[in-house]
Amino acid sequence: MAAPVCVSCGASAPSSTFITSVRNSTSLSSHSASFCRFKFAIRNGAVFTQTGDTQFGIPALRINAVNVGEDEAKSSVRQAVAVDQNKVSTSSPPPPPSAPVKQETDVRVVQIAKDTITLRGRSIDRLKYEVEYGLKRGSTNNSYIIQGATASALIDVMDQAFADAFVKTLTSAVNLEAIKYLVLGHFSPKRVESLKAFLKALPNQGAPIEIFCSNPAAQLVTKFLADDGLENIYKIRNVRAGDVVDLGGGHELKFILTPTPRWPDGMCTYDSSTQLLFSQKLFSAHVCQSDDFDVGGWDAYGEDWRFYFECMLAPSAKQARIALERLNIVAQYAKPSYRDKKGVDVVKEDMKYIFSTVLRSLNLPVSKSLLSDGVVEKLVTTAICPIHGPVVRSTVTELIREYGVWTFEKLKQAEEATVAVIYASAYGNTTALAQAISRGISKAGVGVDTLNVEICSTEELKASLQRCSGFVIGSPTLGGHMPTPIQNALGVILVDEKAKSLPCGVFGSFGWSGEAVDLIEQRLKDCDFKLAFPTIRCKFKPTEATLQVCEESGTDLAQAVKRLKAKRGSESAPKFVVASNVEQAVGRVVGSLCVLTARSGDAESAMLASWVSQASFVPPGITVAVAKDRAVEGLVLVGAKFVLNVLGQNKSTAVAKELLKPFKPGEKRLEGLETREASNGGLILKDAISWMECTVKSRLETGDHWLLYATVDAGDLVDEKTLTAIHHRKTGARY
Ligand SMILES: Cc1cc2nc3c(=O)[nH]c(=O)nc-3n(C[C@H](O)[C@H](O)[C@H](O)COP(=O)(O)O)c2cc1C
Repeated sequence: MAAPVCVSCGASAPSSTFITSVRNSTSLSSHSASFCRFKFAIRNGAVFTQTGDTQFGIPALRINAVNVGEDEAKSSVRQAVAVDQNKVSTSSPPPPPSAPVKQETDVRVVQIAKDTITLRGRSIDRLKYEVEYGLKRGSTNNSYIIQGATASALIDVMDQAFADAFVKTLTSAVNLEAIKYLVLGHFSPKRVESLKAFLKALPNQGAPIEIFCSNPAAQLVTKFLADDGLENIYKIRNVRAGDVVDLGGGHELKFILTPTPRWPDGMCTYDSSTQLLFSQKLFSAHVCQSDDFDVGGWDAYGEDWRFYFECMLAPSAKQARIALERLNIVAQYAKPSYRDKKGVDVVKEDMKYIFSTVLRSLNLPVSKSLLSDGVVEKLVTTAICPIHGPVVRSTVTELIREYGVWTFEKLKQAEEATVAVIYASAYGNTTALAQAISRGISKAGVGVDTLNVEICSTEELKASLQRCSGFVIGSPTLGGHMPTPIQNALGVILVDEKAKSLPCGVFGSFGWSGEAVDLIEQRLKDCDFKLAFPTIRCKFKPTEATLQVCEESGTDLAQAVKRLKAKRGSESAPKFVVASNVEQAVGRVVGSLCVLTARSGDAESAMLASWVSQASFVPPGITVAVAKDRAVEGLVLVGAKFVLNVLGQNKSTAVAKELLKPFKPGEKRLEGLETREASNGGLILKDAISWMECTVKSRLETGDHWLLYATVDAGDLVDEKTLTAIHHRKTGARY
């Protein structure tokens, strides 16, 4: 069967990205991807428009139904779209976007504990191109079903990429009649399709299904289900802290609200019977391996958890920390920490803890007097069940501990200096840009304060501006304008005298005219604000190259912030600092001068490297140290390919000079050098005396650098007469 084609933008796509089933309609061919604003029902040849968007107060577009044949119907829709777009903006409408790439996906069912199964939507390929998918290890989207004695609960519905298979698999795996509760720990427009399909698949039982979710999720559900005639099928229950629901058979679900600026609706669920924590985005990872559990432990998944945390939670470290404190989880077999206790008291605490754990696992009541300090309030967890990635069973203790360390480190960074990332986004494109900028800031060792202006108050914004040492502001263009919350935020920024002295930046996604970004930039310039990087304008969804520009811009801004701080600090410090004995000694460690080149999609970067060493005979392997704030860092994650070019003594100075020039974010670094493409996609320099095609196998965090271990998959010695250029240094405090 031919792929359906969107009547609005003309793009074809796999059926999973189209809404395919709507009450009473014979066919629906509207595009649900974020770049297409119009959704249409074609019902028996008549056309009904569904959307235009009411978010930010923009009125919905309505076209009257026309009783004509399907072809004619489609053509009248296209005309209406063109007319409307010209009304919204005077400039020409956008060309049709290219069709999304087809992904291999499936949904499988796995028993994870007594009465509890997970449905795992799996995508072996990278599902999306947002920064958090950078490790390219695929992705999973997990839903869970708990089957109690009197009722079953479904925890979360899947992303639209899995919508069809999700409901089909659910229907064959469980008795839908028993599902009395739906828990939505997170909800977004990308889950509307699955939610509707699930509600429609429910058998008519007289009583509506109860949806437990936070207030922000409840508002979204209400908005997106408004016109679907489903109101008798569900009933929303706004969860308050400490609410519980009893499924019978000991399965009592406790809800813990864990909002962050990125996911204001975040909510975790705990089942006291199985001691499973359904942790939503916390403890998630974008990875899809054949195992459903964390087989292989930290070695197999540590990098994935860390990377997801860095991309998604580090920019909201304050809220992530609060979430952890609210959850107050401890692994079932983890020892409590005794802080001030010593000797026999420690043994006593151990005994109490073991006894309490045994009682809990037998589901027997536990007396408070038997428990060590604070343990009674803790959620004892046998496994963590996140929305993305493996069910965590063997690494619970380590993962909880590392989350504690990571959030602590980020908060410490933020005490030194913070950049406020202020944005709004209707369809997630500006959010993706904000996320990439945040990663760039964070990897340069500066804290991020994320402010989604749709949910933060003016007071919070003002307080953040007082605290921060720099800021960025991002907006989509909707109806030729910036949305009202951004207008208000800009108003606050423009009258803030302190903000004027801070390095700042502007970014945003647009469709065809992009007035919002231009306006913000102009207003800031008019008021003498100091833009630290060229304004980022992104048409619809960002590509890898755009995300790279964002990340590098974030790093540039963070470095500007650090320079300013250092300048202020050094005004009182002595002018000449002599290298210490240690620094001079370390400086005598030398390495070959090389150029590392890496590419991913349309993103490309390179760096001069001299902290290079052979690390293995079989397979041939090398190590390279890459500074954490280096531009190329995001392109040499585990699994990435790169080329290491060794420079000879004859040409090293000229090549090094070329690479040590200042570069704008995303600027091609090898433009001035002659190169050819390697078979792994990297670039081989004509002036290299030897080159190696490498694959990153692991990364070790070493102070302010990442130490890459990479195997050498191919290579050649081009010039055997010229000796390798060696980098001699005066001090081990810099290159
Ligand atoms: C109702 C509506 C109105 C829009 N108006 C404009 C516009 O006037 N000019 C423009 O360049 N893009 C316009 N767009 C396109 C959005 O700016 C584009 O989809 C952008 O990627 C949205 O960013 P976001 O995902 O961060 O919300 C409009 C989109 C919608 C849905």
